Amino acid sequence: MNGDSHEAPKNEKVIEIEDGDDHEDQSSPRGVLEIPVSGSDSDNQSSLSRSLSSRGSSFNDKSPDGEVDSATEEEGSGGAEVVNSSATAHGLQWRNLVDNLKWKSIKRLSALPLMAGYELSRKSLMKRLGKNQSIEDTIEGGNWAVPKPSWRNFTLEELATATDNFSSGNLVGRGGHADVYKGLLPDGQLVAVKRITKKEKKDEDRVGDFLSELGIIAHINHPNAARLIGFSSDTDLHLVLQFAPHGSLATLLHNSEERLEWGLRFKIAIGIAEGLQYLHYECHRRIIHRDITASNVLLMEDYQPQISDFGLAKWLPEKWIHHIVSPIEGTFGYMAPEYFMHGIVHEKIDVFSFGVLLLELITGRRAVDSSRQSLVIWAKPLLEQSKMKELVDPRLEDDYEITELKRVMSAASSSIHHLPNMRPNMKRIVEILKGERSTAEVNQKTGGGGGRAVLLDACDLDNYNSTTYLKDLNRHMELAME
Ligand SMILES: Nc1ncnc2c1ncn2[C@@H]1O[C@H](COP(=O)(O)OP(=O)(O)OP(=O)(O)O)[C@@H](O)[C@H]1O
Repeated sequence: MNGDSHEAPKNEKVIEIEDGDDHEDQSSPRGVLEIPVSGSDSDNQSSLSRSLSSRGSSFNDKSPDGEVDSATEEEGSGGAEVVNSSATAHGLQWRNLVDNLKWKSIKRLSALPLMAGYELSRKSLMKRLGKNQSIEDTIEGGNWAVPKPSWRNFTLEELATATDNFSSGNLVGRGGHADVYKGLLPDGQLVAVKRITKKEKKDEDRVGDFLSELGIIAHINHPNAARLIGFSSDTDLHLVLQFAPHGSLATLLHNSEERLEWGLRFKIAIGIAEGLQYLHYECHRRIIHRDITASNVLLMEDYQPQISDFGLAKWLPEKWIHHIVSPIEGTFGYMAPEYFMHGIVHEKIDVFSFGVLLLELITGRRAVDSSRQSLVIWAKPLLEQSKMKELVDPRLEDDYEITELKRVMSAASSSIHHLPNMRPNMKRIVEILKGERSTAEVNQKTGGGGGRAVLLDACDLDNYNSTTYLKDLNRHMELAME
């Protein structure tokens, strides 16, 4: 998150949820779940009570935030019977870390389902291991196995040596919650050392947030998502990540003299789409990033993009259609309407933010410019009228591939639809971007976007049109900017 992040009060509302299709295009059984939202911080409150009562059994927690709906408890091969054995073999690192962080101060337990979600039957684990990995890269325990963690616990001294005592010359980035330093490990590996600051937060909240980010990032394994090398909880909290030599997309696109060529923009669009598809569909438990922005896209060697900053990310158990959070945190200009108005967290809020990111790649404009103009509000009518020349970044002149540009415009246009159910899911977006399916085909097949359907309620849906949405967006912008 950046300086333009925004917090809004929670909407007190009963949300009805309809279960649409999940992994495939066919409809799934429908169900209605009512989630009364109280004025309290549901996100933190319930996890607080869980954390205080479940120290010994935390590895069994199924929900990232300790919010377990009993209806969501049945999980396939990663079931409860394997959890204890897994915790013994694989949980030691976590235990040490958690002990280090002083248990009683931990409010949110988002990191802990990692182990519960990670152990797999040997067969499914082998399927998941990469080409260059074998069973030697796993820890086994009879009918279960877990991949050996590739990350390690650093001492503060090691990190100080790597970063030349956290010298200002090695400071490569500063976010709202962290300072990031470039570091060099003794084996010659370049790393980014992210020192969590969050000065405004209490220690226990900072630790909880750190565990949450660590738990998620340690779980993911994809070329288009940040890779964890290690962590340190000595005195300060640090994440050690793969270093991104080209910095963030925001810097390259908005703060650089250099023109970002169309070919690279297209490559970045596909990479991030594949990274999100992985988070939403290929992780053992789906992850909603909640803060997809140009600042949170890092560029590795060959400009391979990586989704970074999992500080706001949420795990959603398979059977939860969505989750409601408060406070609503995110980056202004990228937030989907159902998120900024109701605090609803589900895959389609990442799809919306990704649509804004695509608009940035097309136009070279920021999500919110210096005159507080929202890119979505500016671009929507131009997209609807296919005004390509007016949309495209003037710095590109005519140097772009027209077929690719059309695909990116089409994906952007459907991703920023004001109704979540009309946005394609990330699998479909990857197909649209690669030219394997047109938006029309996606709409025809799924009657909209595909994926789980979320209805605010029938009345909202009937009355909610693009104009109302743009008005809401404007009002939201004004409030946030004030
Ligand atoms: N792995 C990395 N390699 C190189 N630079 C990085 C890396 N990670 C972060 N940075 C730089 O540091 C900046 C801040 O990092 P990051 O966004 O993770 O911090 P944050 O405080 O969590 O951000 P936010 O304000 O979004 O919460 C990034 O925008 C980027 O410029």
